[in-house]
Amino acid sequence: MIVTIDGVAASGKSSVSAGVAQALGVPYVSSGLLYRAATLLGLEAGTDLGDARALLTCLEAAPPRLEPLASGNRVWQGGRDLTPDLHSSRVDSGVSVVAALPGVRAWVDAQLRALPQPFVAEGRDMGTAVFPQAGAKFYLTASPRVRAERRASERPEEVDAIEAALVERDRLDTLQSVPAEDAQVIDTGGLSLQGVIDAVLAGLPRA
Ligand SMILES: Nc1ncnc2c1ncn2[C@@H]1O[C@H](COP(=O)(O)OP(=O)(O)OP(=O)(O)O)[C@@H](O)[C@H]1O
Ligand SMILES: Nc1ccn([C@H]2C[C@H](O)[C@@H](COP(=O)(O)O)O2)c(=O)n1
Repeated sequence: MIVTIDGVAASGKSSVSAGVAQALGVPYVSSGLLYRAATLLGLEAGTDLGDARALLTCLEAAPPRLEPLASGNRVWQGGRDLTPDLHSSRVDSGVSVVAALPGVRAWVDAQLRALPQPFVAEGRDMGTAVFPQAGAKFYLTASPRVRAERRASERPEEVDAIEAALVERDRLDTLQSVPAEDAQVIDTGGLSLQGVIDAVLAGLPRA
């Protein structure tokens, strides 16, 4: 079975997916990392991030590969581990432009659909565009302030600046961040990480 966990930026998608996947004994798939890898490779090549053809040429010349381990996802390009470079502020700033390109979205979707099932898939459109047949779908939300405070505990930037960047990324990602009609929406604001994981596990269909 595929379980999808979508939601807004920094709503807890990857942490919650990791916990749910661990409880189910399956890997989780972090789709945003492939958009981040496309952005990083475009930046390193000096490509205009709005130029889909140039980005796809980069991606096809040396394709990044997602490794969906239960313990955490990694992205490889040949023998190079791109993962440590995927959450920098410059990748954060450029990734929404790259993720808005239909050609790049089709490339990412093809990588995801080729992965062996079962798994927990997290992102923005896992339950709508990529895996509409998923057995259970969830959508995580929280206010920008709550999300910024959580992020501030792991980054050196000020909470106000993080909040402003999150609000901007929410705006840019609006089109692909619509909850599936059959998704269970969870406001994580008043819940601990374990509380959200438990809510997802409680919302799964009985075997
Ligand atoms: N319910 C929660 N309570 C407290 N902290 C949480 C909760 N959920 C997630 N966090 C923390 O919030 C931060 C962001 O979580 P995470 O990286 O999982 O979000 P994300 O939605 O995958 O982010 P992004 O959209 O940037 O990929 C992490 O530090 C995580 O530990
Ligand atoms: N399925 C997805 C996953 C991610 N994106 C975009 C939205 C974000 O700006 C960017 C990085 O995602 P994150 O790591 O913050 O979850 O990628 C998307 O459009 N569709």
